[in-house]
This record gives sequence, structure tokens and C-alpha cells, in this order.
Amino acid sequence: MLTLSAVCKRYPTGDLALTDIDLALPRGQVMALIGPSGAGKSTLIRCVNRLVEPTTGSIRLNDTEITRLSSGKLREARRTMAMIFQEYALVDRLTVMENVLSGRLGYVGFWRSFLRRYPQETVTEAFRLLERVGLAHALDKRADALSGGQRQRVGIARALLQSPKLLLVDEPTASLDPKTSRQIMRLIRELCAERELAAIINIHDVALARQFADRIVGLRAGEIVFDGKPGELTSEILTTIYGEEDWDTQATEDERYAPPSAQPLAPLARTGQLAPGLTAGGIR
Ligand SMILES: Nc1ncnc2c1ncn2[C@@H]1O[C@H](COP(=O)(O)OP(=O)(O)OP(=O)(O)O)[C@@H](O)[C@H]1O
Repeated sequence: MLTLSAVCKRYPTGDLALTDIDLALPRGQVMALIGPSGAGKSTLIRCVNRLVEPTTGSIRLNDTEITRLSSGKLREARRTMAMIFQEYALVDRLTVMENVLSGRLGYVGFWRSFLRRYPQETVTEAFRLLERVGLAHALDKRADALSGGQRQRVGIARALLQSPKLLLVDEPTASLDPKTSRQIMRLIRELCAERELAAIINIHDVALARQFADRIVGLRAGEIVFDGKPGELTSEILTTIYGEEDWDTQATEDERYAPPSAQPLAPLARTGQLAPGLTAGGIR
């Protein structure tokens, strides 16, 4: 569904953020993107919808070559790639419902949205989504009266109102406590399954990535150094991605904090591997 071929990004400052990224994301797959600070995770997510222009390479979403679109066509294509942000990006003075409805801005045109005249079916769908994310009781509340977890639920409902094919999710839990983080990741996962939506989730929390993603991609210094299932992410591979650390102690701590109701991990596959050309403990 989404295909990145030989994508590179060099910022005008000279920083090489991505080198030769090849990735194919099928429909319905939830992919976590992990890696140390500065590895290029945000750049990769933003290249997909061209908030950051890739320097070279090609990005296709189904039949659309995103990297070749003019600005008008890109605006249309962006409707199909909804973003969910770390800081929620809500308008504080607007209500929950108004924030969700703003997900349709790309469809209804400036004046209609300015006058807050959304078609009835859009309002009905927004209400349905607010029910689904557990916020039907709060639709008239101002966004700044909500907790962090509730704000992220609004962000998720707004993204889904866009009727996207792909979710681009940037650190969705970075500002949330551990329990709320799990609830939010579980919600994203369930919604992706319900709608066969693919998602790329940039996430620092490896335990959450393991628990809720179908697939994990590890970036280091702008290169993919691991691509596999959560169960294949060994201590050795974590060291390759992040550098030396006592990962076994870390894993024990993660288990200790996991709630009893935590969903089981995806079944382990035997094919887990470092990226081609990568040796354990080093990068290609
Ligand atoms: N606007 C920019 N201009 C110049 N260089 C940038 C810009 N944005 C990012 N970079 C550089 O690109 C590289 C990758 O940054 P990026 O923010 O994509 O990494 P990240 O993995 O998302 O990091 P973090 O986890 O800290 O958010 C870094 O070297 C960073 O300094």
C-alpha cells in the first residue's frame, strides 16, 4: 500500500537524516519506528506526507506517486494520510466536537469550515467517532479542559474523521503516564484493525512498541538496521539500534510494569533478522 524506495533526506544545513530507505507497508499493518534521538524517525514520517521534502527517492501510496505531486494534488493526497501528534495539536478555545470536525477541513472548503457549517453526515460521523474513543459525554467541553489522554483521544477521532488510508503517528504517548499510554496505543491498534488502516508510529518506548505493533523498524543514523516482528527484537538488536545497555534488566522492569490485562505479544516468527548487511553489534 505504502512504498518508500531509496528515500534520502539531506537538510539544507547539511545533516543527512535518511539514507536509502526502502520500506513497504501493507494495508492494516501497525508499524512502530524506533531508534535513538536524531535517528531520523520524525523526518521519515514527515517525508511520507511531504511536510519534509525528501531529497531523492520515491514514495507511493497505492497508485499515487506522492513525491511527484503538485501542491494542489498533494493537498488532496494528504487527506488520506492523517497525522496524530505528541502535543495533540488541538485548538484550545474550541470544543471537543469542533476540534474533531476540523479533521474535515481538507474536504469542506475554507468558508464552510470558517462558518462551522459541516454537512449533517459529517457531524453524525464525528459523534460516532467520539463515542468510539470514549468521549461522547465531553463533546461540548473546551479542549483545554481535558486531560492529556482525553486530548489524544480527540486527536485520534479528528484523524479518523479525515477517512485516511494511513495514520502517521508522531510520539503519541510522550506526554502521557504509563497507563494512559497503554490505553492510547491499544485504542490506535484496535482502530487500525477495525478499519484496516496502516499506521507508522514513531515511538521511544520500546516496551509499548513491542506490545502493540505488528512490526518494528529500527533506525540508526538515518538507516534501517532492523525490520522484524516484536518478538524478534533481541537485546543484541537493541544494542545495535541504541548502543550498549543492560537490556535484560530493562525487559524485567517492563514486565513488572505491564498490567495483567496487557494483550499478548504477536506470535514470534523465526525469521527475525537484522537488516541485510548488518552484523550483530554493528551497522552496515
Ligand atoms: N529542520 C531541520 N533542519 C536541519 N536538520 C534537521 C532538521 N530536522 C531534523 N534535523 C536533523 O536530522 C536528523 C534526524 O532528526 P529527526 O528529528 O528526524 O530524528 P528523530 O529520530 O525523530 O529524533 P527524536 O527522537 O529526538 O525526535 C538529526 O541529525 C537532526 O539534527
